Amino acid sequence: MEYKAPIGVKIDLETGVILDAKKLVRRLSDLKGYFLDEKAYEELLKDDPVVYEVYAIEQEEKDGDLNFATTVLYPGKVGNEFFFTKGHYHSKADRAEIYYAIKGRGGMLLQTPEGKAEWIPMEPGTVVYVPPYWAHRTVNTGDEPFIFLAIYPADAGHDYGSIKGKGFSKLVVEADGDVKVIDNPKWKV
Ligand SMILES: O=P(O)(O)OC[C@H]1O[C@](O)(CO)[C@@H](O)[C@@H]1O
Ligand SMILES: [Fe+2]
Repeated sequence: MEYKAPIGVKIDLETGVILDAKKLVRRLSDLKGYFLDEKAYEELLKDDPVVYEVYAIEQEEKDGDLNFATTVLYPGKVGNEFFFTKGHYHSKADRAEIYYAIKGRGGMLLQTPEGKAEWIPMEPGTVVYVPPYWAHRTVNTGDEPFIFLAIYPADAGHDYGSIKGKGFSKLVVEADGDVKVIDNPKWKV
């Protein structure tokens, strides 16, 4: 039997960076069609800001193994909608996931394929369990980077397609200085 070597790495709790991890950068231009206010999107696209960065330690896609990644989700809004991660179901839809909030303020929007949505606010120390079959997207509702750790089965995979096409049934917006979770007028089952 060949055993894999254990890994110990440090998360910089101020910046979210994991040295030697695989870094992924998602800019606003990578999120075309995701935000409701298309005019505000086109306006902000002139600067094409970084929306989030991921630092991932990933294994081969094998049953029983685990990946983990930090995400640094920057503060910002498109119109009144807060910056978010793309969001996805897992390709192996029955795979669960754990998130742990490290810095900043935000939350997670979760949704079943039928469109039943849940909003879980997150602050440093919050752990979120994403059950099998639920799509999940994180949202930065604060004014500093929202940093969190995600731990997920190595064979879970990402199914972005259904979210890209239909979005979530709820939007997380700023209204009267507050964070509000409202119905997405464009949502269709
Ligand atoms: O994959 P998305 O929806 O862009 O969100 C990024 C975050 O979610 C993960 O895909 C894990 O679910 C991580 O790679 C990262 O923490
Ligand atoms: Fe996931």
